[in-house]
Amino acid sequence: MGVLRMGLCPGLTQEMIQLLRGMGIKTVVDLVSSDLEEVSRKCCLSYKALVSVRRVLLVQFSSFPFNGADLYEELKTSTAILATGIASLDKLLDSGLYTGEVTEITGPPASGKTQVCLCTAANVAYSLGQNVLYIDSTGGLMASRLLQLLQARTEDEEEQAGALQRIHVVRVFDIFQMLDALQDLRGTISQQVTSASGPVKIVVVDSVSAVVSPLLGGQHSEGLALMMQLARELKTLARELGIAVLVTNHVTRERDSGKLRPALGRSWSFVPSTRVFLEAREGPGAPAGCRVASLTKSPRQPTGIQEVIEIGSCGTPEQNSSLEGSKP
Ligand SMILES: Nc1ncnc2c1ncn2[C@@H]1O[C@H](COP(=O)(O)OP(=O)(O)OP(=O)(O)O)[C@@H](O)[C@H]1O
Repeated sequence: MGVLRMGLCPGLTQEMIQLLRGMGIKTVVDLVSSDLEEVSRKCCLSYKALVSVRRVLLVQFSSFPFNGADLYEELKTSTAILATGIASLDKLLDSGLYTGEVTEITGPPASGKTQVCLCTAANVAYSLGQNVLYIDSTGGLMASRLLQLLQARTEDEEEQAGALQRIHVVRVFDIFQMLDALQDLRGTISQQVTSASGPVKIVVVDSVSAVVSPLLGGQHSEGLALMMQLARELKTLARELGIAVLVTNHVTRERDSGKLRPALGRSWSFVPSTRVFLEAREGPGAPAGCRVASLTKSPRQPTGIQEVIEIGSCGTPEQNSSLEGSKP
């Protein structure tokens, strides 16, 4: 995004572009971060003209696009979709997890939330070669299971080790440690300090409810404030730093109807843009590892659609079946 070209902004002439290129300034980012006095001197360009071009570019490329076309262009160029590696779940999610968004997996105990997180981490680290930050607050992350998931993808031990190294695990025991881990990541990325293996592309948080729910009792207002701080942190990582965020949440039973609904209430419900509800497949003869995934919130797909996912199969695509087009 942002290669300097004619028509990009008033005052940016072809001659100016050529001279800037000669100095290695090829993109908007190069120009706005360069020393304009030096550029003006070396390229024999008017300092005033350079400053005015930079001012216009800063407005155009700020985080507040000024019209729908810019917004769409920005989305197209900055969004990446990270496949979870579970074919039927990816189908439900319209190809996978979107960077810039928070996706939530919810469901009762043993519904497979952790398995989905592990499978996603394995797939992003191995198949997509991207870095993963995995924040575990439940103790559910088992290194042996991760290895098993990687072994299902490659027999090469070096590739397995490489993928394992791309999964950075942080174990946390309360919301403060979780916030610390997220703020550390934000600090690292905004200072443009990246590890040798590249930036983190996905943050997995298993689970948010494990650290938030205990706070939503007596000291209600403090708990709520901390939950919203966590929400802000996750959304900032997603939107401003272009990361895909995957969180898990447990369920509570509605008092009147007895129906299961995601925990953490209405305030939290605005945080994830996509929500998937997992539950065991009912009925005689239903395989033990089969789960029904239902889309309960989505900015792209109709809610209510369902897919069957096989959580015991290591998420290898061919082992997942589908409930195409089915509705609850
Ligand atoms: N190594 C494994 N291989 C295959 N399936 C497994 C394995 N480990 C767990 N499972 C399956 O996953 C189920 C538990 O899933 P998981 O731990 O992901 O649930 P969860 O929704 O995260 O539960 P909780 O809310 O209690 O943390 C088990 O009942 C089992 O069917």
